[in-house]
Amino acid sequence: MRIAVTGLQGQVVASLLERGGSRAQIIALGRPQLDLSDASSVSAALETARCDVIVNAAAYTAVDKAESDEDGAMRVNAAGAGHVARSAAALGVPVLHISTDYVFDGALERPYREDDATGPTGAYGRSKLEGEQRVLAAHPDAVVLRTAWVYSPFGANFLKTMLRLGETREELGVVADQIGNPTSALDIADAVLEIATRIVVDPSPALRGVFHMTGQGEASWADFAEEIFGQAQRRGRKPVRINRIATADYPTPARRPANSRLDNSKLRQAYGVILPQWRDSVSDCVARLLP
Ligand SMILES: NC(=O)C1=CN([C@@H]2O[C@H](COP(=O)(O)OP(=O)(O)OC[C@H]3O[C@@H](n4cnc5c(N)ncnc54)[C@H](OP(=O)(O)O)[C@@H]3O)[C@@H](O)[C@H]2O)C=CC1
Ligand SMILES: Cc1cn([C@H]2C[C@H](O)[C@@H](COP(=O)(O)OP(=O)(O)O[C@H]3O[C@@H](C)C(=O)[C@@H](O)[C@H]3O)O2)c(=O)[nH]c1=O
Ligand SMILES: [Mg+2]
Repeated sequence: MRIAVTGLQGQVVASLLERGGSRAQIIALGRPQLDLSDASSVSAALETARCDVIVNAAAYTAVDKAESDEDGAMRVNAAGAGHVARSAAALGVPVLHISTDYVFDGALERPYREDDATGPTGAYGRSKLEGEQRVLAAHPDAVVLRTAWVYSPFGANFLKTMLRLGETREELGVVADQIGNPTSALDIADAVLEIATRIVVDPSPALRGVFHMTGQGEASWADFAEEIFGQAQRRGRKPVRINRIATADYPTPARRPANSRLDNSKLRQAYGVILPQWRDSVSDCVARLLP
């Protein structure tokens, strides 16, 4: 199976390149050859790739920067996603599009299901929601996978930020009143390979549409940080104390959802896919970064 993926250095594309193995040949397509904000570059690159499935894993992911550059985020996350889906439809190839927990406002008291009302609190979330809608409108053979709090040995992410800050700090303030599901990009890659394998042979409508896909178990950002530093200490790093602070004490340009936990039942029922427990995958990632 040939899988074309948007982006070159992103966490999910790097993970797919690592995990493709013998199951799939991964063709990563990024700038300048494929620029999501340029429709003709998207269609030309995807046509040349001659693939069986397209994964849209590239995005404008700078959540705070998007607040002052909503047009930029929209060009990539909304218009760009639409270009990918239209090209996939024209080529007759299914598309797998990655989206986010930040499409929700976070006011619900339980994990979000796929049909719960969306209501993004920031520009990034608005652009990603618009992207989902454009993908689903452009192509009936589409799977939208909402994931969250992605980390990996690759690129920039919260886990790597914590390890970097921990090199020079004895304590850190981390918000304890935002809860969600830390998710390993390598686990996302394994699941994407499984889902891609299924959709190329099985046209059932039950396998299309929106699905929530995150690491199992929940955490606040402070819990996540404590787990990272606990694992790091077991690998010889000096301890770092986490001060559990409130969102109000960590001001940022973008407002983030207080609850962004995602209920993964639909994915489990349709595909039989379940991601590992988040603490187990954090351990794998820390072990790679601190061998
Ligand atoms: N990171 C997270 O915590 C979460 C991410 N997601 C979603 O998961 C997906 C993957 O995220 P992740 O791997 O973490 O992303 P990263 O931030 O690690 O990487 C983003 C990728 O997008 C590429 N990119 C950005 N703009 C363009 C453009 N105009 N044209 C082509 N490529 C572009 C980058 O290219 P280059 O390599 O050239 O820099 C890079 O490869 C995204 O859809 C994201 O919205 C969902 C929930 C959480
Ligand atoms: C670095 C740091 C962050 N924080 C807080 C800020 C924020 O509320 C939370 C996480 O910070 P980040 O900047 O990593 O989070 P953020 O960039 O908002 O992460 C999001 O990225 C996008 C792409 C998504 O799709 C989301 O699922 C989510 O992963 O931790 C602290 O409290 N202390 C700190 O020292
Ligand atoms: Mg960030």
